[in-house]
Amino acid sequence: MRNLQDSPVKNFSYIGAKIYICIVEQTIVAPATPNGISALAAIRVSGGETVSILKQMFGCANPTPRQAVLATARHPKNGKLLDNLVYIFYKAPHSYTGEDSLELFPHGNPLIVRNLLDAMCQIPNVRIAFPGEYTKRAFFNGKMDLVQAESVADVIHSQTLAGVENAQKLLSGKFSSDIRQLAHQVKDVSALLELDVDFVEEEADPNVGGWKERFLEIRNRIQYLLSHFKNAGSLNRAPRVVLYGAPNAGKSSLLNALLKENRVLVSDVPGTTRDFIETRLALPSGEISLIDTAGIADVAQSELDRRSMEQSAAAIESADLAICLVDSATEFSEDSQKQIACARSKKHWVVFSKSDLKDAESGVGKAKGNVASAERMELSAKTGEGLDAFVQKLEKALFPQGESGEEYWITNERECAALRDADRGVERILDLLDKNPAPELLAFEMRQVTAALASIIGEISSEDILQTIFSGFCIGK
Ligand SMILES: Nc1nc2c(c(=O)[nH]1)N(C=O)[C@@H](CNc1ccc(C(=O)N[C@@H](CCC(=O)O)C(=O)O)cc1)CN2
Ligand SMILES: Nc1nc2c(ncn2[C@@H]2O[C@H](COP(=O)(O)OP(=O)(O)OP(=O)(O)O)[C@@H](O)[C@H]2O)c(=O)[nH]1
Ligand SMILES: [Mg+2]
Repeated sequence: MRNLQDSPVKNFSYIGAKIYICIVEQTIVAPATPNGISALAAIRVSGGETVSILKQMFGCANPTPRQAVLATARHPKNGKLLDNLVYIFYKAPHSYTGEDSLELFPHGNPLIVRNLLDAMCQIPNVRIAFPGEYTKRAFFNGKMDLVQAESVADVIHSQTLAGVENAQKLLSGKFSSDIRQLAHQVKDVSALLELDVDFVEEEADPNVGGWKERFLEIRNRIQYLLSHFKNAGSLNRAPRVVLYGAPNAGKSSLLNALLKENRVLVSDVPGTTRDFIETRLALPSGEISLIDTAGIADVAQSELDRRSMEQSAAAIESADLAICLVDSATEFSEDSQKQIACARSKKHWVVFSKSDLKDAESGVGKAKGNVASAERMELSAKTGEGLDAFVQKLEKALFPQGESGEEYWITNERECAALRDADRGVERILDLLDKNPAPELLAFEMRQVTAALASIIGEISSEDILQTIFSGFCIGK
């Protein structure tokens, strides 16, 4: 028999013929801030070697938990000075991961960050973390459930204010506690039923009527939650707005005016813009992706023209909102009329450009008749007239006021699919209850529903699923 210390691999111990695998979690280190120059950077450390790192690099053998300490970091092997920094030590289990943890706040030079990470990795059993590994450990150590862990990624990545606020609600456990309550309700009935299954010989008559009531209630709640599913993209992704229209309509000028910089080339030569150009515009509720396209003419003059126009059409297709710009000053062509005709849906707007040039007899006068007054917008990239109103309209259309108070959207496909499973199970139960069912059958279906609900919050989950979830995270999260 060999004991743990003698074993060549620290994580294995051999006892008799059997192999016992004792997984000693390694200590992980990672930057928690982006790789770039900043005032400060943050580095996270979590695992059993944390105190050893403090001892070897800061000479601190007995750290006080949760106290910001100013100290000098030195290389554990050669004692070389690495940085003068602030650290905070967290004692297990009172940390984000539930393990001994450490946060370092060095000067925000990527070279210093790299030196510190390299130095810590010199200590045995210390390595760089995988993406999402801190949150994965937090999940395994019971600090949060799977819904909360998944929402952490959305809190960080969401590009809209509504998306951030929703993810924060999910992180706070609102959805999780709704799911727990549902699971509880199903288990309550299951418990009664299991009694009936056990004592079926005694012919105890299950109170089927009362159960139906309960399951109708459960179904209502699940369907309400399902009706609050929103594709994560639509809530968390910056909306795509495409500017299109005839050559020379003033698309590029409008884009520059909105961005308040000369971002793209403008000229009086029709066909100035060739490739479509994607920019970011910050609105109060989040950023939008604003796309300038090549003008679309009746007929392509060249192969290049044709390709540019194809690209423009593809951009319009992918837009959350496509804005057709019509030049107020020019004759209103048949082509523009066609474009206006197809720009009637909610996702398409018609905007008259160059309002500083308009006169009653010009294009805009004639065009107006074709566009319902509520949708009519005029602006001038040159004078700025109408721009504020246009931006406000964009904000209102692209960021509708989010749910207030307790309401939240489910945005995760996995969670939604599991909830649909639960819903189908409840439907089957309701169906069975109408048909004087065998208790075993009912009990089986109830276990299915319970399992589907449990999988949402990760009480049941496979390593594969967890791997997929956490590998999508940032490093250091
Ligand atoms: N410095 C720092 N700021 C941060 C984080 C962090 O890890 N470190 N967070 C990382 O996401 C977010 C805050 N979330 C956190 C969640 C739990 C714990 C934590 O230490 N929990 C302990 C103690 C709880 C308590 O004192 O009430 C625990 O759960 O036992 C820390 C931060 C955002 N800001
Ligand atoms: N007076 C006036 N001229 C404008 C306005 N907006 C654009 N122009 C002029 O219209 C011409 C075409 O502008 P662009 O912004 O390049 O038009 P575009 O739609 O991007 O054109 P293409 O890229 O060729 O399809 C330029 O000479 C601009 O200076 C405006 O609001 N008022
Ligand atoms: Mg252009």
